[in-house]
Amino acid sequence: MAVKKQKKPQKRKRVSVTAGATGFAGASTGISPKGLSVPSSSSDPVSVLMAMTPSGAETTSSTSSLLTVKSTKAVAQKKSSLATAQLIRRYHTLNKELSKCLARIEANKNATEQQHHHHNNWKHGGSHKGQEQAAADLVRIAEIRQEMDDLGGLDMYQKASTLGQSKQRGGDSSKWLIPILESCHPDINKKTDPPLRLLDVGALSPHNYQKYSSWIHTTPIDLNPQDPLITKMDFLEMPVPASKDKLFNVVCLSLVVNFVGDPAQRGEILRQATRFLVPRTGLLYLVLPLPCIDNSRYMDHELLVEMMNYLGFATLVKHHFAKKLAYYVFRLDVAPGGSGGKKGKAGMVKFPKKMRHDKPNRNK
Ligand SMILES: C[S@@+](CC[C@H](N)C(=O)[O-])C[C@H]1O[C@@H](n2cnc3c(N)ncnc32)[C@H](O)[C@@H]1O
Repeated sequence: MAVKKQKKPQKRKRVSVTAGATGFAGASTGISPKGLSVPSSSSDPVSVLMAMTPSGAETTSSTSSLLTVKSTKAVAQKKSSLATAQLIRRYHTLNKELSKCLARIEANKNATEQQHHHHNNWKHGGSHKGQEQAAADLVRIAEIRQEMDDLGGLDMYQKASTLGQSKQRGGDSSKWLIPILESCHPDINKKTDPPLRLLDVGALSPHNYQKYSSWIHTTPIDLNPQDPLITKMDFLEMPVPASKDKLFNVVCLSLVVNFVGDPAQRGEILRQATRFLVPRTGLLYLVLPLPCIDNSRYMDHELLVEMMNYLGFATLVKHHFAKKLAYYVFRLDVAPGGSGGKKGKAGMVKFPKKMRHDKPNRNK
């Protein structure tokens, strides 16, 4: 990052102009009205990300006061966290749109197959429309994938998310869980009892629970591990433990469900968690962006709790709404294979998409 030298010491408390002008240039010019666009010449996701995340202190001259360093740092941090949030948001939007296009193509393919089955063919207006829609979807899918690639793909998204986990920004979400684990296992002898088994799905770091390793044994997995200690694994394809002692006491789904674009797959992830937990005591730690709960047209706290009950998570142990995130701990009270985790009647969707809060400023 280019750093201009200040010739004369600046007045106290003044935010360095250099930080504003060069320190954040990557982000301020890189954000198009459509979203983030990263110069295609820069192929290394980290360097692109670093260009958008300046360290404020760097840009302050040695003659500046401590206060200047502090305010510069604060401004730079705020800007960099905005850029990170914007990148994450854009990636989510693209991911969701991609899932929608793919689902439409799949539905159209099924409808076409059915029509053929009934000796109908493309002469029908509906099929023709469907064909046009499928062609448009294919074009859009290519555009979306290109934009995701330009952003740096899943790897870049994860690096941005890791940055969001940094200590300055509140840290990872493990800290809220610890007191709850302690209260749910008051008799645990942290030195002698077997450690609790915790499955961290979508782990960006293998060290989230390291401080508690004497009583928590973590298995971190991710689609695209950012560390060799994280197992590369799709949770939806993870083999269900063959014996009871391999089940988990805790499954963490922190900012994972909202990452998945397809609503049915989001449900599948929650259902999958029931197969990995110790029945009656196993805990699911679910973290979601707060707007998923308090600013959605179709979802809210009550519906989430109802859906979780249906899956077998009959007890909401604790929940908490922070500024940006919603934290939930549910207990799996019903053994998998009981009513929880079962499919509804054939062909019936148990929780159809229904408007619950018809307000213009709410998310779709
Ligand atoms: C926003 S990051 C969450 C990071 C971290 N858990 C946290 O709380 O900050 C979402 C992560 O979930 C991972 N993920 C999404 N679906 C997954 C799946 N089916 N199996 C494993 N990991 C998955 C993604 O690869 C991504 O790294």
